[in-house]
Amino acid sequence: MLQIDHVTKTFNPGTVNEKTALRNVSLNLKRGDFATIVGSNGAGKSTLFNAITGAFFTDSGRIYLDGEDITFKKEHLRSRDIGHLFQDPLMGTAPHMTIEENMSLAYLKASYHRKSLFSSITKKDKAFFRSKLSQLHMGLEDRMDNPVGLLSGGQRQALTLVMATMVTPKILLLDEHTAALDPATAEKVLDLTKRVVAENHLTCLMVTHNMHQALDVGNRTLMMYNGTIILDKEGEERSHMTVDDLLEQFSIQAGKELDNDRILLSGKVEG
Ligand SMILES: Nc1ncnc2c1ncn2[C@@H]1O[C@H](COP(=O)(O)OP(=O)(O)OP(=O)(O)O)[C@@H](O)[C@H]1O
Repeated sequence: MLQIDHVTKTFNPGTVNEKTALRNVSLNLKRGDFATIVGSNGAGKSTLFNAITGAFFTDSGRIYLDGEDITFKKEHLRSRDIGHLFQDPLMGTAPHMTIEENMSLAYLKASYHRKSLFSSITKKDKAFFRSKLSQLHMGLEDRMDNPVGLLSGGQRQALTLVMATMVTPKILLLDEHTAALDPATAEKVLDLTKRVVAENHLTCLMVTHNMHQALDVGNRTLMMYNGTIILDKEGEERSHMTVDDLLEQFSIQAGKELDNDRILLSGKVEG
């Protein structure tokens, strides 16, 4: 579903701030793969996502999504096929617009055949939004005329997840989307994520700082360091790995201990 071939990206080339954030990265995600990504600070995890979404064009290499070469496809055109959630619950929704208006915008953006006009949203569409919200069990289906700014962080991430997936994306990118939530809410949003991914057979990449999640969620674990993917495990091999194995693999491959503020702050092995 996603094929990344030898992609390299250097920021500020030829200056003192030159930084190669992706070095000859290759990755092949099969349809329905749900891969977690862990890595050190500045390893290139967010840059990899930005290369996929088209926030910039890469310096070399090719990117294919569902067989289409999107290497030089503009960001706004790619966004129809790509769901993207961030750590900050404030991103991805417009606070002064209502839940229904936010969902309408997301729906129109993702529906190729529709004109981008609010007036084209039908009663049937609104009933569809309501049914999607009711699946969250947060009571949001009864608050569709509330501004999104009134929602809690967890409700907002759940809404963003629904908006990103109500028209099935070709790939869902989750960039530490539960990291800013309190532990109980984070768990709820993660459970919801697993359910949405499974029910819609989504192909998904999820950055996490939680080493347990990196091994338990999805079917594949990737580890990044210094702009490269240094570990890629799935199947039997992955199912037998422990957090200690993962940390050991990092130090073997990277030649140093894993340094990630959020992993360290969370005590490395939070459950
Ligand atoms: N737009 C940019 N301009 C210049 N440098 C950038 C830009 N985006 C990222 N970088 C640099 O590229 C490197 C990789 O950054 P990236 O944000 O992808 O890392 P990350 O793995 O997501 O890290 P973290 O876990 O700390 O968020 C870093 O050194 C970062 O400072």
